[in-house]
Amino acid sequence: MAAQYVLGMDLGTTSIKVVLLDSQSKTVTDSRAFPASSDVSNEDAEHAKEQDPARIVSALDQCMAALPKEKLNKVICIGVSGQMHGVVFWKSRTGCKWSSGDAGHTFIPQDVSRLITWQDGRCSSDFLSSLPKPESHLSVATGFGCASIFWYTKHRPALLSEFSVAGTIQDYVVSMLCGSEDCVMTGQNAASWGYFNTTNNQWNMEILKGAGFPVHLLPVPVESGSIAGRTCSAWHGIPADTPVGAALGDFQCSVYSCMRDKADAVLNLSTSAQLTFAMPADFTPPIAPDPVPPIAYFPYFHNTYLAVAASLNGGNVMATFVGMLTSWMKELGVELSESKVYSTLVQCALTQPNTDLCVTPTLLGERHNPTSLGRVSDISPTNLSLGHVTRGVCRGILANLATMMPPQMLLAAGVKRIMGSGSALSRNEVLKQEVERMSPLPVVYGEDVDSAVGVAMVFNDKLCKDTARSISHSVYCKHVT
Ligand SMILES: Nc1ncnc2c1ncn2[C@@H]1O[C@H](COP(=O)(O)OP(=O)(O)O)[C@@H](O)[C@H]1O
Ligand SMILES: O=C(CO)[C@@H](O)[C@H](O)[C@H](O)[C@H](O)COP(=O)(O)O
Repeated sequence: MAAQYVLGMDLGTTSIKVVLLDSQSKTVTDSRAFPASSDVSNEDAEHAKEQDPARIVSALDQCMAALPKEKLNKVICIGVSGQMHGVVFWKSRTGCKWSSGDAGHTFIPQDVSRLITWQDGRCSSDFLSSLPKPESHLSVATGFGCASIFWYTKHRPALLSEFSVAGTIQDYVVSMLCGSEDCVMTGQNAASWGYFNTTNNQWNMEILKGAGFPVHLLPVPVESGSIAGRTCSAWHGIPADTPVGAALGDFQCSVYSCMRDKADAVLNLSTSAQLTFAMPADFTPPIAPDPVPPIAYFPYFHNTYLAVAASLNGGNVMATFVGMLTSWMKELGVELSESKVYSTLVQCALTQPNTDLCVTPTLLGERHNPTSLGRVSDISPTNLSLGHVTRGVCRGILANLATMMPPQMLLAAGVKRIMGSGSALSRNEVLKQEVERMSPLPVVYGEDVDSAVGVAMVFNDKLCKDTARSISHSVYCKHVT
């Protein structure tokens, strides 16, 4: 049989990744990644963190154009994952413009707002406490879609009135590919917006209506793993009418790419960081939110949950350190590329296996403790080299995660090993060393373990199951007729 492929895409906070998974051998044959470089400033809202969807789609186009054409026309399903919690608004029917060029048919965003990301800090604690209590086990934090929409309702209602649909950036891409007039959203992404009951897969409609929330903007909830629609046009050589999965969370997809059984915990380090393990199949989340503990229970697939320490401070801490050094050097008259700075820092820290410098790198605070920001202590004249400071930063990222989900918790849950995923980890030997130092359990780094691979696997597994079901159905039909 001729080869067929499932395309997986991940719209991350820092970079866009795409992979082709051979449907039969279940191996990744091709992968591409490009930086999204989509951050845009907004002087109009304090602590805003926004991105430009046009740049995200343009980085996606770059990735797609770099995949082998002859394989793209053999793609039988598309899966999309991406950064959770964020919200983007668009106008139904005119959310993009299709055009054809050298890369084949592509779409360009139009009538779309900026993406307000999960790193957005405009919702202060006072603002959040003025919002109604959700009927969900997940509390609402700044950067969550519903909190951002509440903020716009109160502070910039005119912007909301320009748009008729809302979703995460991955939902937007799925809607455009399918030419949908509205937006469907899986429980994985809906839970990340807040005000979503994961038990019945429904929004807290009455609570939201009662608080004056523009409920017409809420996407239609669908099951995680379901198909949203079919491509409305050929796209980068992928035929029109190809099934597109409803978008999934990047966190859940990174877990799917590498968790083999209940004895695996997963540590994902990308822009953010998550340490997670699977809850028993009969676990049901508490009825009300508890904002204090650093562990949250996020929906996975088929009514199961993942216990997660979701840290806001992962690879972005290293990125901020690199950005700081690069701009200091520029001010001092030296120009160095960021990739050179990364590789130099990693080399310096590898020759400095230990440090007594103590870095708490919670630059963005944490959702359970938003006001506690970063600190450096125990500074002495002998621990200020690049090696010491980089070692301290990397150690601090892992130490912070370990305070959120201590190793004893993993052991008590029956975890036997930690699977490492995410490119911030795979590209940084010092972070790997620090994971191994922190963990009493063996740490395994797979090849190709990240969200783009995970989302391709989800839909390939679905196709295999559906095919098996229809074969046994046709065998049954033959038998009874
Ligand atoms: N040249 C590099 N060497 C090592 N690490 C890097 C390099 N460039 C970026 N990183 C790390 O990778 C992180 C982004 O990882 P990525 O997988 O692209 O994130 P996301 O999935 O959130 O888009 C950055 O925050 C940074 O820590
Ligand atoms: O809260 C969670 C997951 O529970 C988050 O950390 C979530 O996975 C991330 O914030 C976003 O999805 C961003 O992911 P990434 O760009 O860092 O890969």
